[in-house]
Amino acid sequence: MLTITPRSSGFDPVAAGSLLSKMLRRCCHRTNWLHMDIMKLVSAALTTILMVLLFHLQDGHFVPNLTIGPPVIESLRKHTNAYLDCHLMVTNPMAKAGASGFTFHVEVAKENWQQLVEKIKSAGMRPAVALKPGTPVELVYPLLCVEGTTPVEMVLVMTVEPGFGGHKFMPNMMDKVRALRHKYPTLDIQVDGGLGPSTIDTAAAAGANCIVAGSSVFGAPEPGDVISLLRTSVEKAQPTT
Ligand SMILES: O=C(CO)[C@@H](O)[C@H](O)COP(=O)(O)O
Ligand SMILES: [Fe+2]
Repeated sequence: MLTITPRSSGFDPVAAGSLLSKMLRRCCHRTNWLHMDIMKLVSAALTTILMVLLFHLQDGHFVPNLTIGPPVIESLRKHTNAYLDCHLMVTNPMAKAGASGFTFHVEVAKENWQQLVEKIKSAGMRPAVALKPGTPVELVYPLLCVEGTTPVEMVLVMTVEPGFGGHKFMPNMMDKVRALRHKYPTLDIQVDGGLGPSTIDTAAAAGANCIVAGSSVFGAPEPGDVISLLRTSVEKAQPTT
């Protein structure tokens, strides 16, 4: 499983959706998912100017950045049936605009995660839980096994501080990946931040099977080749059954 995270093309959601669809055509035969970093949630009905205003008015939330919101998802959905994997870096998540997967942060859903997971599932999305670099991995264990069931089937281990693309991969986060893989052999373990040709083998060997890559893919002359390289590394590291 490999996801790619495209860069925002500004605040015009229709233009951004259309740009993303071009990227899809270029790369999507090599990847399964598109990873959407949603850093501030705004209503699909809001205008571009209001989005900028809201960014200033609502400053100081989970991360200090704004990239893709529901309007972009909605626009992109018109161009593709691809799995749209949404990583929500927001404190107050709400309904979707065509998202397939919904990743929330354990740091903001400590008390109410069961309710949130139910809402995500009843909205027809697949829930996943993310943790920031400073968050102990044990915090997600209760979400992965409840009376023999698996409420959440994917954990996103952030390998950079969330908020921006282009940051350096944190290899010490692999302890979390290893611990998760050891305890939950079939869990989807996603890693996000600083993944590329020079870091993929470390992540794959630790047990990550879902790779989010932004700069390394979109900064490459041949994005498809980088995707293939990342995919091959993950496939090679899979245990043989
Ligand atoms: O969630 C985040 C950052 O908050 C990531 O999805 C990054 O946007 C990935 O970008 P690169 O580190 O691959 O450039
Ligand atoms: Fe992300």
